[in-house]
Amino acid sequence: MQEKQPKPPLLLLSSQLSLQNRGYEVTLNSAFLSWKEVETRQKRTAANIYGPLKAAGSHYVPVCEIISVQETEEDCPSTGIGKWQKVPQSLAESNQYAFTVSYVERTQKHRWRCSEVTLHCTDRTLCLQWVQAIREQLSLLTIRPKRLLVYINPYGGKHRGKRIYEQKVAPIFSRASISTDVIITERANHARDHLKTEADLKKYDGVVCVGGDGMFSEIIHGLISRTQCDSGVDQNRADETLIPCSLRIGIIPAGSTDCICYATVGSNDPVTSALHIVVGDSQPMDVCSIHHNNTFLRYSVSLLGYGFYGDVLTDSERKRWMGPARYDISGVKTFLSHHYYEGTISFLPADENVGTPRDKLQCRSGCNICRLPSADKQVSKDEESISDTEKKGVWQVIRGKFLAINAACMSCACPRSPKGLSPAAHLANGTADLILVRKCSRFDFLRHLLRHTNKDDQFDHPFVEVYRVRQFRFTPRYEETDSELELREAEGSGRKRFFSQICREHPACTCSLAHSSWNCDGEILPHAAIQVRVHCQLIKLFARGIEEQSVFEEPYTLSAI
Ligand SMILES: CCCCCCCCCCCCC/C=C/[C@@H](O)[C@H](COP(=O)(O)O)NC(=O)CCCCC
Ligand SMILES: Nc1ncnc2c1ncn2[C@@H]1O[C@H](COP(=O)(O)OP(=O)(O)O)[C@@H](O)[C@H]1O
Ligand SMILES: [Ca+2]
Repeated sequence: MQEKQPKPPLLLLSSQLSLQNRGYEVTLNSAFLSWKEVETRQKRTAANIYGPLKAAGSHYVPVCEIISVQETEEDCPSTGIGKWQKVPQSLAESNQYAFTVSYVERTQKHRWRCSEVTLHCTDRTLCLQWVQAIREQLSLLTIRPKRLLVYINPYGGKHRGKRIYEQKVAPIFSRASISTDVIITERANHARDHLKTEADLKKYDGVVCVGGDGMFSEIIHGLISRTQCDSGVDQNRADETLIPCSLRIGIIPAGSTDCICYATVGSNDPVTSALHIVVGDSQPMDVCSIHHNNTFLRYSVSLLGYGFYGDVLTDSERKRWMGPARYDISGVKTFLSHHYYEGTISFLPADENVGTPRDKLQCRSGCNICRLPSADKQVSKDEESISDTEKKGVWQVIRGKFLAINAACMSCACPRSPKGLSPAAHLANGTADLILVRKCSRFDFLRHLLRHTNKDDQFDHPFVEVYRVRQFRFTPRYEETDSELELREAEGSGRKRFFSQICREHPACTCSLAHSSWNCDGEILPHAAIQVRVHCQLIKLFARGIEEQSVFEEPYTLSAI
């Protein structure tokens, strides 16, 4: 059978225009805007005199990465007085009509910038023809948002949310003709409550939050609860199939960790995030629901951590005045206290077709694993495609003493840990990575923590286990029922003996047993015993996942087009 060839892009307009007093062949087709310098015969050097006329300095901008186009009012310096003034009408004949195209340019480290090119024409009709043709192409991009509801947390991170929005983001939205309603929050949970009960969501194409992971968490709680409420779904039932939210969420990073932004875009740069919103990117994301005895507690998308990360958070909340540095101080303090926690974890492992936590391949833009039918949309659908083993519900149970129990629904990459807590975790495969750090010496735990900051494998330690799961439960030992405790005493498994032996025999291990709480995306959970379930692709972000490095390192070439 013959393979279908993709249709070549449709040529829409082509003219010779000028850019910085040089002639350029400018072309617009349905996929790209391009401009190539036209080399004149006079410019030919002895080296290429017998060769074909070559176009030097070619530039290609995908139409989907054009931000806006505007007719440009040309100014030029007036002679003598050193001031700038409007070009007189008499000069209009000589290339003084111009239009400016703003577009996305990729720079280092996954950052995007807004770049501009101003092209000059000899007559106004041609200039307007160009502006209209480009605008028409932009109007076909219906995935782009036109109206956004923006919430700013003025106290997140270094208290710079309002300034970041006004100086870096609002001008980009206005250039892209996006209208906004902006709410500066006045208290914690203001945004959540407004979204849940008051906001007229039909008016908007998306919601934007300016702040950190805590602020994002408010937004998803508001949106998910509203969606379930509107559809009559009871969030308190842990086995409910949740309804996905239709509005996309944009994150302008202005918090302390900003891991959700970093792990979905590749940087914590407000301009980059604003541009991903403008071009209308869409990235589905898994969400964990957390219940206690059939009572809904919270949702989580990044880190759900008991023990070490729970204690870091509890301590850091008392140091909020320090800003993002609070996590470093509390991190060191918690590390030195070296507490361990006893309990039982049971989990439902995921099939290997959704990858494993030890994979070398990471979740990137257009990830094949997240596109698999098994990771498809909502829980109802993924139940259809979950394998027999998973359907049969072969739960595994692990009892023990742990320094940390972490569940990562995504990599949790952030500036502190550029590859994240679980580097191979996926944004939208319907699973979370459950990381168990058993009781070990301070020195070993430090080695494990430091590996989050370099290229070494943080799971390659005998006291660390990692599982890809769809659901899990945790019960701290002090909440276990008598029958559970009896079972535990009776067991005395080889593994258990092995690990308690490590601690008895390790002179450096001076752990002390303690109670902890869960760190849920930076918020403290009041319960230690919890049930967690991953809901595949419950929300969507204005993001595209982290782009492969080559996409922004290699410029577009003619053959690629
Ligand atoms: C002694 C060397 C220690 C090196 C440890 C490095 C490990 C860093 C892993 C970071 C994982 C971060 C997961 C993200 C969690 C956020 O959701 C949460 C809230 O963020 P925000 O609202 O923006 O403040 N942040 C944290 O819980 C901070 C954890 C920091 C631990 C040091
Ligand atoms: N106006 C406000 N006053 C006080 N707290 C707020 C306000 N708006 C939001 N919050 C809360 O601030 C906390 C931290 O917000 P976040 O933006 O994540 O900053 P950070 O990353 O520094 O923790 C969240 O729990 C959020 O609910
Ligand atoms: Ca996931």
